[in-house]
Amino acid sequence: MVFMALMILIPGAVVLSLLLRAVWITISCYYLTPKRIRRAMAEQGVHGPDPRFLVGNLKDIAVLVKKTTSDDMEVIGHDIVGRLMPHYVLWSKIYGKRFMYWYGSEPRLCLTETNMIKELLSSKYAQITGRSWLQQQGSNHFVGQGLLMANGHSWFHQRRIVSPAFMADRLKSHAGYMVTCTKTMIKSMHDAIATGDDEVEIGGYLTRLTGDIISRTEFDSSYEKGRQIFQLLERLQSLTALSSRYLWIPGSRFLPSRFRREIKQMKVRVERLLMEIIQSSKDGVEIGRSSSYGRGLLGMLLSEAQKKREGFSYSLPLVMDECKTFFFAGHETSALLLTWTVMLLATNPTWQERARAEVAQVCGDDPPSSEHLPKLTLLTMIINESLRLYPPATLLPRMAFEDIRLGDLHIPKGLSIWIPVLAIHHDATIWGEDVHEFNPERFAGRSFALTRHFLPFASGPRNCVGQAYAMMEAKIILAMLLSSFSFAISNNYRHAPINVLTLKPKYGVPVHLRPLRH
Ligand code: HEM
Repeated sequence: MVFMALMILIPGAVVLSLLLRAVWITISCYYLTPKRIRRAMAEQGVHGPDPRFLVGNLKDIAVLVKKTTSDDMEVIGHDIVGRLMPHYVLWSKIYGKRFMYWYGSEPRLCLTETNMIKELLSSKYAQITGRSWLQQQGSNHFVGQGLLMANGHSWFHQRRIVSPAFMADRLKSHAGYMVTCTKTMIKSMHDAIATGDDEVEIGGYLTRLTGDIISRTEFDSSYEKGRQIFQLLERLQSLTALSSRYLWIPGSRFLPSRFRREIKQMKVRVERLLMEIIQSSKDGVEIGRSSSYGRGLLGMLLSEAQKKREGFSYSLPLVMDECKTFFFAGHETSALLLTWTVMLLATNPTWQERARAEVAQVCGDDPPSSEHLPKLTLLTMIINESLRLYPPATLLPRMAFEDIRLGDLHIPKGLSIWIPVLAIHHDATIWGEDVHEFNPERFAGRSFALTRHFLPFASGPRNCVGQAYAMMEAKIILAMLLSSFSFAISNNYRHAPINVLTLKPKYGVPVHLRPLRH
């Protein structure tokens, strides 16, 4: 009898304690911790708009952004902060340079003071700040535990292992691939305009090109396989974004979602394609066709996966996540940089001519090589100015996993700090009265590494690992485009920048191409 009672009571007690624990965690995450953080920041004079229960200020942001982005801009001007970050403009006017807002129940501190930003991004805080739970959940099915979303100890090891793939000596060996892929794109542009219509949407061409380049240089993969992976990743990205819209609701991860099935199918398809690439690399070594897994990133990851290290090693699922991360991070941002730069040059013919003359003088009739690139100073200034006006990544997020001190502020554990890069790049007190003008001259004789107000690739140990790769690729592609065509913006261009994870031209960038030589 007693035994029977125990058999019923013990599981009941276990279920009850699990339930109580879940309730406690929910109350703590969604109410007590945010309340504690809000009080701690208010005591230091940092305030912000009142959050609503669970939704925080999400609705306020959505309403404001919807209003400012519903129409195209009337002229091709570059004063875009009010359009893309109206909530920032409003709240910084009311609450000052630092203010709090709430992404659901995640408290965020908006910080624009560049000395404090530099400290936050320095090695001092590299392992005790990172991606928040919300960010990780939002991209879990998409890039998983890859470098972009990793934190702490794991991030440190992943970064150390992949970094050599993006060092100068490796990059030099990629220049030839970049030139070959760009030649193919230029040929397809010639073919397109030979049909009689000289207008092309340049963004589409550049997205395919940067995809082609990353597939070949880092994954020894064919254009076709890379293309399929990008298409699936793009779909996965938008499905993940749709399904994570409700992550702020407690337990929403466990609720049925109409997207989950498709996400699962897409994930299986991407991983099958990645497995084929991985297997072909492994086969090369096993049948003796090749002595290593290759010089690109995939080769490094596969040889790392063979090593058994204390504390950290690359498992196959992590290699997959890393591949997805680099396929994604390595092409969309680069394509956007190029697309915005073409738009700027197509609307500034004088700078276009100056850049073309520099390319002709430095490279002559040869395709650009790694020796030419440091001499293309005007082109570098143009790229920097494009990254200032239209940084593909407009925000940098960092969550504090421990209490930290930042300048005069005490940042409590659990607070996310958001750096509004776009607003800093458009701040007249930093850049001068002509802040919204396209004026590459402002970068003349200035290494952008020296200015802490210029953050297109972030800074410090967690900056963009592909920065040198992206700059090299951008210079090669732009130099070849400039010497093959002159371009002018089409009347069909609608100036409508939008910010959906990255800063994009909503309707692409149609330009008229005039071939300069064949
Ligand atoms: C114009 C092109 C690019 C821009 C503007 C850009 C921008 C950025 C920024 C701002 C970050 C920091 C994000 C943060 O801390 O929140 C970042 C990180 C990263 N980028 Fe890029 N990126 C570009 C191209 C590339 C390329 C070509 C690759 C790879 C081939 C790449 C791979 C990565 C990775 C893996 C990270 C995460 C690094 C870490 O957390 O340690 N990016 N990028």
